[in-house]
Amino acid sequence: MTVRYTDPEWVALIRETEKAVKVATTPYPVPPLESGDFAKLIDHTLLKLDATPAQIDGLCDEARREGFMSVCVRQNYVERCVENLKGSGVVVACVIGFHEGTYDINEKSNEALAAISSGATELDIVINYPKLLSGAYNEIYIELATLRNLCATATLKLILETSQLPPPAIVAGTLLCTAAHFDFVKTSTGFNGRGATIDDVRLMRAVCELHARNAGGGNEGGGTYAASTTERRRTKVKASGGLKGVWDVIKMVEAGAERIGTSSGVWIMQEARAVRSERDRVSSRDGPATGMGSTGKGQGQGQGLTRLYTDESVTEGTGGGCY
Ligand SMILES: O=C[C@H](O)COP(=O)(O)O
Repeated sequence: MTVRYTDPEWVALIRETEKAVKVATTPYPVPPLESGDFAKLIDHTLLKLDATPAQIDGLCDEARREGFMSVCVRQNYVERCVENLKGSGVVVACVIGFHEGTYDINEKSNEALAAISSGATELDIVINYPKLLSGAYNEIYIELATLRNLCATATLKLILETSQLPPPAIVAGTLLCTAAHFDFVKTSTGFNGRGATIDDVRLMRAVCELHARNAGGGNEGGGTYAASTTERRRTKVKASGGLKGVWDVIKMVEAGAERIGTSSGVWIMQEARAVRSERDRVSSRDGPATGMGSTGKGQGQGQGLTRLYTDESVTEGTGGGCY
């Protein structure tokens, strides 16, 4: 693996990016609630170490029923999920280097290859954030580019663990992620500190967009991985950790997230259906509504919505509160 930039060159690039990056002030559109596109935002996640086979089977049933994008599990359950989800259109994501991120490149590579050979098509890889904080940018880039080349057809997401990083390190991690042609940069493991925040998501999205513009659509390198298609050009943002309700999802998507990692997917869809039917009820009584779901713009978000269920009314399942 060739050195793309030296650490001082990375530092200069990161500084340039920090100066040039402009966080969006208008919200990104949110798919209508209850639409297939809304459900497809969600990686339905169960990562607790003592998850049982029965819980994992329940997770798969829920994902199939709701039409989520994926189930996100640890390596030991990948094969079971792949088998469970055959023909469902729900893919299997596996976490790598979870959750500390400090495993070396060989361990991460072996884990990644094992997950892929078990049938995972998406890998959520934890960055070595202590190394990121120490400024070992070239070393991190080499790790990411190696993983990218090794897993050329997989959807790769890089977990930054943003709760542990000041904004300049979030810029640096996002830049390294986009430079290595990862598909997503992701906020959090859900196991360390706070989860996703609006400010972090906005910043990550802005860096991804800036990098895509500067890259001009070409393959910037990154070893032998041929990331030349338009879809590969812009790294997307996955928000995760602490997203427990439909309004959390809406806020994150408006801030720029295009995927949501959550262990509360079932509850979120229940809330989405309840919000939608309340809107339909009001709209048939008072005329067309202008909020989320009719315009897809997320207007009305955060306007004093009262939760539509108490916590006690959560449907029994593997989703709520498990990780
Ligand atoms: O990537 C997903 C996170 O582990 C989920 O976190 P959560 O349990 O707070 O939703």
